Amino acid sequence: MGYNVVVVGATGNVGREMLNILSERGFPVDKIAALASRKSLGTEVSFGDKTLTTGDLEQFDFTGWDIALFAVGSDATKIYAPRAAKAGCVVIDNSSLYRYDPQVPLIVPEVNADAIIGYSAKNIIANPNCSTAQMVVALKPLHDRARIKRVVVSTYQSVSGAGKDGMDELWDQTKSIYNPVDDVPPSKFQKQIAFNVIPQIDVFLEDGSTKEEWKMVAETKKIMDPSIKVTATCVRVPVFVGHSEAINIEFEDHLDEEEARDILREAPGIMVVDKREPGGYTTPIECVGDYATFVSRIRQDSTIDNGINLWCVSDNLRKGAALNAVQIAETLGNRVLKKG
Ligand SMILES: NC(=O)C1=CN([C@@H]2O[C@H](COP(=O)(O)OP(=O)(O)OC[C@H]3O[C@@H](n4cnc5c(N)ncnc54)[C@H](OP(=O)(O)O)[C@@H]3O)[C@@H](O)[C@H]2O)C=CC1
Ligand SMILES: N[C@@H](CC(=O)OP(=O)(O)O)C(=O)O
Repeated sequence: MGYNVVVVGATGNVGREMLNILSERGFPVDKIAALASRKSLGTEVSFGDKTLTTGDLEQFDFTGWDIALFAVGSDATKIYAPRAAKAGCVVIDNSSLYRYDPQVPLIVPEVNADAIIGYSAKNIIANPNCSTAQMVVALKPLHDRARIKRVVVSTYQSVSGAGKDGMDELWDQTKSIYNPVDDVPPSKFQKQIAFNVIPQIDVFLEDGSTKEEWKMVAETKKIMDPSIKVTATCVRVPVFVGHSEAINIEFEDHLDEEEARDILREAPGIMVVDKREPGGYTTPIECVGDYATFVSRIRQDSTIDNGINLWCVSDNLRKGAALNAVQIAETLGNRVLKKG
């Protein structure tokens, strides 16, 4: 016996990956529904070797469905997630709407799977921001060994983090540079993204940081440990898929770079690629379609007492969103629902 699963936002970047990953990992599905907005009614999406026809979220009755994987943004989530949860369907939500709600667990299964038990307060589980997800996978095993005091992170985030419109804007703008007749002004992004980098993701906050940067701080504390200090600079780069991060970590205890490398090699969800030679590290294009969070360039920071620098790359549509959501569904199934 398996689960009745709904994928909400099935025509989007994350929703399509959710369907791919449910199929790739053989998630025990009895019945599956793909939903999006009314304008996508009838659109075909792939689920393994099957084709599903997309239904209208507004008209959908969640009664009798076990799990709904949501990837529709906060506005639609606010309306439909409580409706699904009330009907007895457990919502696993990719938007930021519920992440900071103390009654909603925020889960990265490699890091805090035990917190899933709190799902029953609202029948909702939150999936973190993509940049946070890959970072905490790398930080957790190091924190367990040497206690992290402070993290300084700079991100290099791909345009797919801004949805399918973000990918289209990079593609169209890049073409327009070679054919200036078709001018493509910034729309999804604040400035030209083709052949450029933009130090703004999400809106500005009063203190001069951006909401994306704030999310990395708040979510790392909720998922891992409120005592960890995080400061972030989030940057959009002209890469289609794959977020990269340069991370500086200060520990309470000394941690040798060799030991850090060994710990990360053994850690769940991590692939260490760290040869100190040209090309001996992972770049975003090489992580696309993979499940792992890749860690490279692990080295001592000799400017502080107990410091390590590293480079961390992952497929933002997978570990940053769809894969993590499916791993949450697997954890929920194995530990709580126990139908599969
Ligand atoms: N991309 C990433 O790296 C990450 C994204 N997320 C989150 O996942 C969510 C989806 O992102 P992404 O897939 O990239 O976005 P896309 O823009 O690629 O897709 C959005 C999806 O949501 C659907 N949708 C939007 N509004 C409604 C509505 N009112 N009713 C029904 N369906 C609706 C769209 O349907 P239609 O095609 O019919 O318009 C589409 O299927 C967002 O909340 C985002 O914050 C989280 C972590 C990482
Ligand atoms: N903001 C991320 C995508 C994401 O995870 O968004 P949110 O935290 O709003 O779900 C990006 O643009 O790369």
